[in-house]
Amino acid sequence: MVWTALHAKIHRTIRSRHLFERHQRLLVAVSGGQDSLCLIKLLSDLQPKGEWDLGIAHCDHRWRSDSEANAHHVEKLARSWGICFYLATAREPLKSEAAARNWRYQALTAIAQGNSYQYIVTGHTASDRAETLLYNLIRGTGADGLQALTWQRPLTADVLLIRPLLEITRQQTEKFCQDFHLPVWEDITNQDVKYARNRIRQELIPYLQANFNPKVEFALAQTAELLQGEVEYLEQAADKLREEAIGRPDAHSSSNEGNWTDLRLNRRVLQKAPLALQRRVMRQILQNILSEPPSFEHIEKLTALIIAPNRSQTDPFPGGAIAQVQGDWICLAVYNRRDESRLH
Ligand SMILES: Nc1ncnc2c1ncn2[C@@H]1O[C@H](COP(=O)(O)OP(=O)(O)OP(=O)(O)O)[C@@H](O)[C@H]1O
Repeated sequence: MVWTALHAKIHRTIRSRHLFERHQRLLVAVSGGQDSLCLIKLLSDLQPKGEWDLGIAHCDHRWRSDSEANAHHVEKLARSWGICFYLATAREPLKSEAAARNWRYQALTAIAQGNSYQYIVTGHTASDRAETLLYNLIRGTGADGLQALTWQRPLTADVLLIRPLLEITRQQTEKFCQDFHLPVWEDITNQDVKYARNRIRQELIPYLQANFNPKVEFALAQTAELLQGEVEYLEQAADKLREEAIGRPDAHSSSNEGNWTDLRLNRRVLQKAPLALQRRVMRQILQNILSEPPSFEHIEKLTALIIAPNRSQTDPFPGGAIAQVQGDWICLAVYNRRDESRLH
């Protein structure tokens, strides 16, 4: 086996980040593209060190004319490497990228659970991370969107998603595939600039590389990495603040104020906290009670009540909830609770 700098790097990453321990069962999601072929080659070369049980899963979204041939291609490769192969085929062709992604994660999770794999491993790279950061920056998502694509994320209580290639760029996976003559299946839709993602990849990143920073992908991926730690820290602090600020509805005010006391937040507690945490608490609250993801305006409106005059109130939020100041409290009438347990 030829040992390259990429082998050494991934070996180091897996160990230093504790991505997976020895003797685990790893289900590798292989599309047939350069990133996931690079991933499976690296993991199977490192297998004697980790003594993992490797499996390959492919998802046929049935949205390209060559998708069946693509699936056969991956299956043949898996068989030639002596690795267990699992195929999930969509019942109907999936129309949008988001629908395809949702279905894919569900299908991969089902395969993992049905075959005792604790880990699903994908070939997301530093280039994907940089693109996701730019895509979300343009949409205005704030730090949480910019840190997207984490090293690991639980998909269910017993299945973890792991992304070991987050420090490797697409140029590196391409060169690796060429060096090892790995038969990459080209996804024709990756060239289609009608998708914003592809325009970022084909046009924006090359422009930034040529005119600003040749290593812009690394720089952006590094920013995502830094933000990840900060977002984690802020979310934990916000969880704590929310617990402290939430008051239980009391029977007395309930009888006087109709249903204003479904959920109340102590303004004195919130006033002492920095704005960043106030906003996060409000976002967490809204995520649980709204019928849709809270917008920047929703969060700002609720946050403004922390220092607003008594009796100030918001317009109804989507789903009908309203918030009103009652002395030291912000009282929310919650009509469409989605997850009561998190709030009380
Ligand atoms: N059809 C597929 N079958 C199996 N795995 C896949 C398939 N498509 C993508 N993957 C896995 O997901 C990784 C990322 O692929 P890609 O960037 O195309 O997906 P994406 O839709 O952007 O994913 P995400 O939403 O997770 O960022 C691949 O390296 C591979 O591990």
